[in-house]
Amino acid sequence: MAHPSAAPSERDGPTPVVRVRAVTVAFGGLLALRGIDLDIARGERLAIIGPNGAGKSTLFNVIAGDVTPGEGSVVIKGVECVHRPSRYRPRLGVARTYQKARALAGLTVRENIYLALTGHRGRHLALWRSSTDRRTDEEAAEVADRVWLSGQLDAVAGELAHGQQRQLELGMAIATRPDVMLLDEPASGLSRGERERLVELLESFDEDLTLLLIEHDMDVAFRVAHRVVVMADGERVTAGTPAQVRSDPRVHRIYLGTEAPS
Ligand SMILES: Nc1ncnc2c1ncn2[C@@H]1O[C@H](COP(=O)(O)OP(=O)(O)OP(=O)(O)O)[C@@H](O)[C@H]1O
Repeated sequence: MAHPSAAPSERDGPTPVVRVRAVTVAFGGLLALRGIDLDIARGERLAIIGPNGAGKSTLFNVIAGDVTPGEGSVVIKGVECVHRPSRYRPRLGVARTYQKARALAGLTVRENIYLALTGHRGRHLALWRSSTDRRTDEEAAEVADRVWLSGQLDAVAGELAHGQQRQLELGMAIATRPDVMLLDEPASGLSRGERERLVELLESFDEDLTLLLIEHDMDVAFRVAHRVVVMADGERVTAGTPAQVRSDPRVHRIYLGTEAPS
């Protein structure tokens, strides 16, 4: 049965790919999340926004398995994951990116994608290096193509422009063939042009791929998302389409004195 505090759109419709119910997280005496509910539908692009300290990262980390809540439930594809660590998530087709680049700076784009591919299959990079695996080589090229890095396959990751490093990060997540991608502030630190490219890249991903992002850049969040969830003080304040959220007076009040959605 649906949780009574679930939003109307979350009581009906098909089974969500991610279902969060009544999640509470306390850090010492501080309640970072106060009984949060959230459903994410297959193929949905969902952005979580809110002022500093709202609990966005904590909720994201609960879904990613990096924070275990004191109470509540996180069901991914029908599997209760609340006490399963983050390393279990890839088995369920969940990949995440980090704000700080995780690619190995001294390796090439091709090698980093290989690492993601081989790591996903439980193989070792050294094994690949000692053998010619044409299939994996082709796959790495396909992944690079998916994130618009075909021309940079032999470039050293640490020497890529910031935006390209973010593309590589996305590629390394895509390499695991996820159904759900959790994006932790994908636009942070990017120039205006790079943010534009990022939005276009995210929009180019397969329709079936579910995206959850937390993002400070309103423009990016509102353009990528089908639905926006607004949080404040560990609670969900409202949710709706970007247009609904943009015109919601509660959202303006929350951001008053900080950053008004533009
Ligand atoms: N590991 C931690 N230990 C103690 N307090 C924490 C920890 N992580 C988060 N908090 C606190 O929990 C609250 C929610 O933090 P969280 O990072 O989830 O918010 P946020 O909405 O992501 O904020 P920001 O936009 O600034 O990243 C904040 O008051 C924060 O200081």
